[in-house]
Amino acid sequence: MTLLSVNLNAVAQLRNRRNLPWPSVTGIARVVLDAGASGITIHPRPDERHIRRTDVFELSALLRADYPQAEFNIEGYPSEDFLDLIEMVNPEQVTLVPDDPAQATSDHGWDFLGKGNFLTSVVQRLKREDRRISLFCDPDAGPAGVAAAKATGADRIELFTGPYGACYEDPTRAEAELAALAGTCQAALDIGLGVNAGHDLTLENLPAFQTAVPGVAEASIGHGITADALMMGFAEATRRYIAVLA
Ligand SMILES: CC(=O)[C@@H](O)[C@H](O)COP(=O)(O)O
Ligand SMILES: NCC(=O)COP(=O)(O)O
Repeated sequence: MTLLSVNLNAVAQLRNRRNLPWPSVTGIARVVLDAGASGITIHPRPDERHIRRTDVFELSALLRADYPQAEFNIEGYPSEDFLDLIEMVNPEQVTLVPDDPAQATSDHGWDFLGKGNFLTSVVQRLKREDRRISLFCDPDAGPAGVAAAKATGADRIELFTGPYGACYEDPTRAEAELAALAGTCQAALDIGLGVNAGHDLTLENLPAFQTAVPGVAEASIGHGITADALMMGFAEATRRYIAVLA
């Protein structure tokens, strides 16, 4: 079974349209956790386009107080500010992504071979506390890529599923993307790395992914579940994603 971690970036982005406190990021976190989500994911970007620093601390307080079983997964580029924030908040999982501050969204994984020394130093710093470290990984990283990822000391990779999400309605391209994802996933599992997945996953494209890429521990999903929640509400959307991931 793949656990669901709901990414609240899109909720925060909707809230930021006005200088008003709704929709409430912590309020939606309560809804999805009460509906059975295993955790909350956020990606506090430097420009605070969606998740703000205040959201990070409010969500941390909510999970510690009312949802001690839930996991907090914070994603981001390991800048000094980001690492300081992680050490203050101490989430259960940190997902490191190679994003430039100006990027529109996360659109590639790490160059594990070229950035191995940098990532190793970051992972060693973050592992001083008992945190799980996950590294954003291109679908075609393959055995050499995941071996380099493991050499950093990280616990998991997160398969970047954006390319699959973009082509899942094209059977030929989707088959090739799923084959790459499955190969990298199995290569990681074979050397004792855990595997997460995320980006542009939806109710429509998840069934084929789950069949082709077994062994994924956690899927972090935000944009798609938010779109579905606008139609059916976050509680029902959460229940449906959990059912598809089961
Ligand atoms: C790492 C990843 O693929 C997403 O979790 C990322 O958080 C998306 O960022 P935006 O929500 O800013 O597009
Ligand atoms: N790591 C992926 C994530 O947290 C959410 O990505 P998306 O579903 O918003 O594309």
